Amino acid sequence: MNEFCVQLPKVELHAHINGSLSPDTMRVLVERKKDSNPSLADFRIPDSLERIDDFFPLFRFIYQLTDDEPSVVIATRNVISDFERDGVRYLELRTTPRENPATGMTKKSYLAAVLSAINEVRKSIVVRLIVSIDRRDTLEKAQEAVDLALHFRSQGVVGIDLCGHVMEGSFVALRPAFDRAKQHGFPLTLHFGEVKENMAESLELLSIQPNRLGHATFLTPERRENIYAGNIPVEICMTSNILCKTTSTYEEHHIKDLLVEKHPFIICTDDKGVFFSQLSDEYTIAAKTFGLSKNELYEASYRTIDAIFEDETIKQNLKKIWSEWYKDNLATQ
Ligand SMILES: CNc1ncnc2c1ncn2[C@@H]1O[C@H](COP(=O)(O)O)[C@@H](O)[C@H]1O
Repeated sequence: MNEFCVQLPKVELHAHINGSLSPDTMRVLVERKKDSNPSLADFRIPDSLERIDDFFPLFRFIYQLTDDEPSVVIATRNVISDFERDGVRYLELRTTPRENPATGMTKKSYLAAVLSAINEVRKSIVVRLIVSIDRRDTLEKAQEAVDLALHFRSQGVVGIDLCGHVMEGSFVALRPAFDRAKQHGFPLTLHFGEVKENMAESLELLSIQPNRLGHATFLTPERRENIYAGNIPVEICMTSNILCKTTSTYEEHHIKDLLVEKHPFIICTDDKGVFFSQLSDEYTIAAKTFGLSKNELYEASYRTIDAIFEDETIKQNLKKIWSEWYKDNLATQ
């Protein structure tokens, strides 16, 4: 089944760049930097999640690796190649613009570096960028992120995300920036109900009419009804939820409700570098946990195309690729 899930053409819509670096990419970046920052060489990069709380120090470590533009280019390029090898045909990466006065990297040069890697010519994957706004940011910083998204729009920025530490910051304070992004026609995806404490702001989040939601783990019956009625696609990150302990078991994962309702969802990885799970692994887990057949997995993957932040032409092109793959691989079985 795992081999099938690698071959299956897939869409990835919820992948934070700095959470998606493979151990190999981390090692390449350490090699580049260890002369100027010898302590980096002392960090033992794990090849699998050996301990459940390994990913917290890992994040701090990764930010030291991607603190200058050439490293950001390498990191982004390698993340894209990882997804391409795993059978992803359309990828929306997301990242929070970051600066580092020590290396002269500005938020603008950071995004320019990310987009230069995104726009390298590739045969079998289309890549776009979502600009993330961190919940902890000030409104001024959030507006700056929207300015940058507008500046780089013609280079592949297709939407805006609300992310960051689930227990900090507030959407209400940042809302004017999201309103402005929306006025400019940017689709929005919001981390939603990732922990119980987020439920208090759920009405406010939905009132901006987001185009997709991330996680949507904790829902009151009213919010569930709103999401179903609005047909809002949900980005599902099962392993991430298990490791962050917001879901106790795969069997209990809320994707089961969406399967029953036939509500649109997109299986995603979130942070494949810190949770050590490829997109094909997430499809395999869904198949095994919920007894999905190959045809059902194909259908689930095909439906994700409708949720992308791109136009009809790209959607139709992708649907053609999927249909041809189906003819060659599943129709005869
Ligand atoms: C596990 N669930 C999650 N929930 C919320 N935000 C998350 C996240 N995982 C990652 N991020 C957000 O993405 C950043 C890393 O990528 P970028 O530097 O933006 O590329 C993290 O610092 C956090 O703000």
